[in-house]
Parts: sequence; structure tokens; C-alpha cells
Amino acid sequence: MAEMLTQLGSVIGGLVVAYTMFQNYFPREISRPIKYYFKKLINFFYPYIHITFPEFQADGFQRSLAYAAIKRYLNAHSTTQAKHLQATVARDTEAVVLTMASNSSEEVTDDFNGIKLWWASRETPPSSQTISWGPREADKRFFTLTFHRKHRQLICDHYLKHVLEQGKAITIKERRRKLFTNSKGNEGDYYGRRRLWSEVVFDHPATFQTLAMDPVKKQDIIHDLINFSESKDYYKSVGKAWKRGYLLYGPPGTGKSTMIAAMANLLEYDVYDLELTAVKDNTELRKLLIDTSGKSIIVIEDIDCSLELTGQREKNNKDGEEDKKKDEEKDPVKEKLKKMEEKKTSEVTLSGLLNFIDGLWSACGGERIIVFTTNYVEKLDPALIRRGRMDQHIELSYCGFEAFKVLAKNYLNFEEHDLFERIRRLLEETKMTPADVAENLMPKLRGEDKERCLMRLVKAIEEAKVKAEEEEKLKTEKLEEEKKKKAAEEAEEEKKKKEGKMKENGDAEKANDSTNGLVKENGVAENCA
Ligand SMILES: Nc1ncnc2c1ncn2[C@@H]1O[C@H](COP(=O)(O)OP(=O)(O)OP(=O)(O)O)[C@@H](O)[C@H]1O
Ligand SMILES: [Mg+2]
Repeated sequence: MAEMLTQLGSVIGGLVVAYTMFQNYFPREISRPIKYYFKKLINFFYPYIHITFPEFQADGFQRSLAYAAIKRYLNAHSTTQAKHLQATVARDTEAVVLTMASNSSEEVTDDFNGIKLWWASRETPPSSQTISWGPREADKRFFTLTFHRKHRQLICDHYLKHVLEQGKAITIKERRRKLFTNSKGNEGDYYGRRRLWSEVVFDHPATFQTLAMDPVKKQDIIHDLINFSESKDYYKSVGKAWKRGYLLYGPPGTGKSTMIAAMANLLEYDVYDLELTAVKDNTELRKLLIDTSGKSIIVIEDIDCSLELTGQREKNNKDGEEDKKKDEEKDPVKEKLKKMEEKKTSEVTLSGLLNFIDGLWSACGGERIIVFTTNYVEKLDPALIRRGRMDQHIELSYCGFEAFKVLAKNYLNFEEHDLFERIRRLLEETKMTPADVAENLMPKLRGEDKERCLMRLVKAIEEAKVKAEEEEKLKTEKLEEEKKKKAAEEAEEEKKKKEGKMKENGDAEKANDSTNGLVKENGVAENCA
């Protein structure tokens, strides 16, 4: 062994001496081409291929998506294989991410269809003290992939695609979902670029399980959503953009916003809450659309009060509107809508919005759900909600018995109770929103008796019933009164008309009489003559 080491040492020593002599005694003009061809010769026999994936793209500012995806993909392998690991908390998750440490001469092996590959994480050492606006030299990290050249085709065509897809899927699974919103005065970021969307972590607890509505209808919606999210190839095969529109309509407090949160939680999508009144014009609307990511729900709440989308019809109905005004003043919801309408300054047009949902731009990104909510579906332009734009029209209505059972289970953990039958009958006769039912079921004090909560609900529905009956009675009385008033007015008018006619007739008769008298007088005079 010692002899072998001595021999190896002398061989290496000989090579170093030979290389120094080569450097010193061969002129540069000769040594350069020799080196070049020597490298080529080595490359010719060297059987491996290396691919590098730098952390930053060529511009030096933007992080490479491939690097991020590979990092996530390698996590699983590195935690089991590598001995030097780096722990970081990813920006959009709370989880600790373990990656193999850069420059640790550590390699992680991977297996793809029986082919062995090696991944390593490297770092470029800082070459000199330079001032750079980009990332520091030492921060220039990259991954290298090494594999045998005979597998080149398979690796380039399939393995890399597989790694990127897996990495992206892990990123999506691990990320914290976001709730984005646009606003008028969005300030620029650090580099002065204006950000179209501002975001917060989306943490809404609503799920379809806690959503109170008819169970059959609920299952249909869940199936529809899941089917959509798994139909990428189907949409491609039928030549349709991978998006779906849902119109949620119904009175306030029936769970429209809650359902959007449940949708986002079911599909693990981000939510983009689009405030249309803050969008300057159609161009900005398009920019906002392009700036959304895939796997997202774009929401426009209260679409009927967001824009002058009903302008044409409203103008035609102007006369009828005067009559409605008095009722609206008393209705707080309508007052709210009126105030919102007054604030409208957006130049977004109906055609701009139609293009947003269904135009050429709507196809970029893919896997998007667009949701409109409204309290007044009849106010919307039919073009806006036709199938293809809003594929599913879902009505969320007053609380039925099935919906109540879900709320009773959620809030009180009651599946059965003696009072249920009474509540069923009361709910059939009374209109009460799930929001009101939920509010009554919720214990007001810590540890409040559940029976008491249920009784409170019964009382509330009974009161609502009495109130509704009284209102109905008042309404009928008012209608009767108005009818009577109208009849009296009509009778008065008729009377006036008749009197007018009679007066006219009387005057005419008088005039006739006087002309007849004159004729008579003239006749007498003539006869005398
Ligand atoms: N169907 C429902 N299932 C469970 N909870 C509901 C349901 N509807 C309403 N709620 C409760 O009532 C509250 C208000 O509901 P939500 O905001 O979803 O109503 P909405 O239909 O969006 O009303 P609006 O038209 O005024 O926007 C929610 O916080 C939720 O707790
Ligand atoms: Mg809402």
C-alpha cells in the first residue's frame, strides 16, 4: 500500500512538472490550441452530461421558476439522502423547507425509469470586490444535473418536465393561499413599479361542509367544481378556454360570499376580489386579468351595483322609477346600492366586461373560475350572464329546513331535537336568511345552554312571522287605500268631465235659443213691413 502511494505520488509529481514545463516552454500560440484539442478529446470520451439551473434569470433580477421548482422537488430526496441541509421558511408558507446545502460537495441521486441521475447544489464564489445592483456574487447559486449522455433524449424530453411539474405541484400544495384585491390608489413597490393587486393571506374557514343549503344542490356544485379542476385535457380537446363562470344570486345574508370561500378552500385556489368601481377603464381591466395567476377565483361582488351595465333598460323604465323611489328610501339595502351607484367613476363598459370574461385575453393563464354575485339578478344584462359566460346560475335563498339542519349541527352539534319539527313548520311559513338563523343559534354567552339557543331561534322565527304578517297586512291596507284613492280620483275626474260637458251643452243651447229668438224677431219685423 505504502509502495503504491509512493508511486502515485511520483506520477502526480511528474505530471505537475510536465504541465509546468508545458506552460513555461511552449509559446502561448502553440499551448492554446493544444489545450483546446486536449479538452475536446476528453469531452469526446467523457460519458456524462451536466445541465445547470441558475437561481436567477439572465437579467439577474428575476428568480428562475425552474430553480424554485427543482428546489421543492429535491426537498424530499435531500432530507433523506444529504448530510448537510439548509433550513429556510418559504415566503408563502409557514413550513420549514429543508434543502441540501450549497457547495457542500453533496450529491443527491434520483431514479427515473431505472436511469440514475445526480443532482448537486453549487454556489459561484465571489471573484472580486464588485459593486452590483443584482444579487451579490456569492449568492449566485445553481443546481447541476448529471446523467449519462445515452439518456439525453429521455431526460430532456420527459424527466425535466416531470421534475418541473412535480416541483410546481408541491409548491402549490405547500403555499398559503392569497386573497388579492385591486384598489385605486395602489402605490408602487420598492422599484417604483405600480402593483395592480395587493394581497393578504386567505384564511377563510368556510367549507362546503359548513355551508347551509339543500344537500343535493350542494353535491351538484361540488361535483361541478371538481370536474372542472380535473378537466384540463377535456377543455383542450373541445377547444374551450379552461375557465368556468358561476353566478350566485339571492337576498343578502344567504351565503353567496361564504360559498366563494368554500369554493376556494375546496379547490385550493387563490381569490382575486375585483372591485370594478376602482378600475379606471377597459385597458386596466385587461391588465388586471393578465396579472392573475392560474388556479384562482376572480370575484366581482354585487355586480349589479358595480357598473352602469343596465343603463339601456333603466332609461326605458325611467317613468316607473319615480314610483319606486319612495319605497327605496325606506329600504336600507336599496339605499346602500344607491349610494354606491353615486360613487361610480369607472369607465369600464359592458363590452369591456364581456371581453374580460369571454374574450381572447380571458384564455391566458387557464384554470380560472369567475364568480359574480348579485341581490338582483333581474337587473343584469342577459348578455352578461348567458351560458358560456356564467355557466352555472346558483340561487341562494332563504333558510329551508335542510339548511337549518346543517347550521344546527355546526353551531350546536344537534342532529335531532324535539323542536326540529316546530322549526320546520315555521321555516316553511317564514322567510329567514341563513345569516339570521346562524346568529340566533350562536351561543351569546360562553357555555350557554344549547336548548336556550334553539328556543331563541324559535322565538325569533315566530316574531319574524308576526312581523311579516303585519307588514303584509299593512301592505294590503295600503294597496286598498291606494285603490280607493285612485277610484275616488277617477270618479272626481269623471264628474268634472261630465260637468264640463253639461256646461258646454248648456252654453250651446243658450246660444241656439238666442239665435232662434233673433230669427223670430227678424221674421216678425219682415212680416210687419
Ligand atoms: N348558507 C349559509 N351557510 C352558512 N352560513 C351562512 C349561510 N348564509 C349566511 N351565512 C352566515 O351569514 C353571514 C353572512 O353571509 P354572506 O356574507 O355569505 O351573505 P351574502 O349572501 O354574501 O350577503 P350579501 O348579499 O349581503 O353580500 C356569514 O358570515 C355566514 O356566517
Ligand atoms: Mg356577500
